[in-house]
Amino acid sequence: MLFQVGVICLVLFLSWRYNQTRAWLKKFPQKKGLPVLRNFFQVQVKDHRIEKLFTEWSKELGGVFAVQILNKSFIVLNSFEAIHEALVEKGESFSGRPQQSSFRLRYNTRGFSDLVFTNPSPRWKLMRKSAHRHIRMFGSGLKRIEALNLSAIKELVSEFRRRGTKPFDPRNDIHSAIMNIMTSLLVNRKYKTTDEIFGYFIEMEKIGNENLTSSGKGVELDTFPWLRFFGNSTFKKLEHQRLTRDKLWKLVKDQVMEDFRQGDKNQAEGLAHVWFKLIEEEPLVEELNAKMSFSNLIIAGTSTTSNSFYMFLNILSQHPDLQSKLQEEVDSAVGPNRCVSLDDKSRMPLTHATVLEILRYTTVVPLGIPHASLTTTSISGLSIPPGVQVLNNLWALHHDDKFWEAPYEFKPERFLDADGDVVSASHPNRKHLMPFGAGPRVCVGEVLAIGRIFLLVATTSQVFNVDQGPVKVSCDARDYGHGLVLTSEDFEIKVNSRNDSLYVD
Ligand code: HEM
Repeated sequence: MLFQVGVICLVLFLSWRYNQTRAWLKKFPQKKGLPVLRNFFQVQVKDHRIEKLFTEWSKELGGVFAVQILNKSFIVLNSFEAIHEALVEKGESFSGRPQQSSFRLRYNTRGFSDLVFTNPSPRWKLMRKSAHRHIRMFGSGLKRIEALNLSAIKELVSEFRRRGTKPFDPRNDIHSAIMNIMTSLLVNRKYKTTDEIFGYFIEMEKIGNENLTSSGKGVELDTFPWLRFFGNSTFKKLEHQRLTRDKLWKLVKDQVMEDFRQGDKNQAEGLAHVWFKLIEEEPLVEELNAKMSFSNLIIAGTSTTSNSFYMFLNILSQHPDLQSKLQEEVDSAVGPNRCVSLDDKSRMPLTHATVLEILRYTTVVPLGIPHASLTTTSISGLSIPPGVQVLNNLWALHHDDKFWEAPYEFKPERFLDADGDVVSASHPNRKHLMPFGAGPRVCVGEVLAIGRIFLLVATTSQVFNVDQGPVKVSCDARDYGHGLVLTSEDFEIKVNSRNDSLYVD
């Protein structure tokens, strides 16, 4: 009898505690769900485009709402005001990453020892600062580095030329070119696609994408981590990723150590060189942190830009007017006798505006990377305790039809003023464009990505006419598919050379 009373008291106490700790949650607008399961079934969408569902919900619930799935809950921010408040005005309070709920993420990041999924800490600051400094030099300042970018683009041009006028799917060519820009950044080397080490880079990025996908695949392992002892297929993929990462890291380390032995002080460094020195100098940074962050950068730096440019080629092949205007601009600003340079950007406003529109229209990272509150804070006046997961719906921000006219039309002109110049950074359209997030966790590769996409768009316009091939797919952003980042279905293009003398060896 005493035992039964004890159990009842315990259940009552736990449900009281549960309600107490969740009292804050009740204040947030939310969709009514089922008891216990809450919104579980409502968020199961066929195309895994959960950001589109949240954008629809925001029309009814407003710019900020809560979602509950079983005993887990998170806040979704959809409006400019709310996203700006969280990322910029209260950036420090919201600069955490959620770490409780995902076994897969914990396992994959070796206990959050990486750069992207760790919480802010002195070590994170050191790693981020060194990466940022290295990437910024890589992205804008140094001519030598621009040459590396262009040398990868040269390879892409030569692959496109090799196809003659035959239709082909450009996905793998783009992917290899972008990966080689990343290998230049990371280890100061470009590789042949047949090199063993290059195969590991490609494999690392491919399985990283599969394992980190935000769709429902593999979610069972988060709920029941013990499944890993019973041949769970998601766990096997995580194991495969770990082995690939270890093999790649060993090869990279051998190369870096060899460079150090050669001892050429003038030798330009990759980020891996920078990090190996940091390990020596800073007790806070261990080799594991460098290894995990290295694989973060391979994934974050490759799939984002390569998918943006891939989707742009599909858009370009279906917008011949825009293509003619871009060609006119590059012909007059650069001409047929030299390669495009980053310095040309200020004289090519339409190309610059096209880059901004690619970032808005495609929004390749539609929900950003999840944040978490680190302190007791608030959003839109509603209180939030520490440890709450927050999703920034960048898709909703970039496709809000109350702000953007015809948001599903590709219109670079929205970033041009009456004189045809790119609108200033303080213009509302530029302020509402946040493809890289903002605040303390803003994307480390922003400058590099913008420069790289500019060079790719300008070079394509200078050298090729791009037409649709026989395999056609929609270029409507609502039809994209979801992995770790958004991408379109496979398609083919045909290219005709406008200039045979540039970008040749
Ligand atoms: C079109 C290209 C890209 C887009 C749209 C993009 C977008 C994003 C977004 C939305 C975030 C999350 C920001 C947040 O947490 O609020 C992010 C984080 C990050 N990105 Fe990018 N990114 C791109 C290219 C790159 C490149 C080229 C690199 C590296 C060379 C890179 C490295 C990173 C890293 C390391 C983080 C995590 C920063 C942190 O947690 O402190 N990204 N990116």
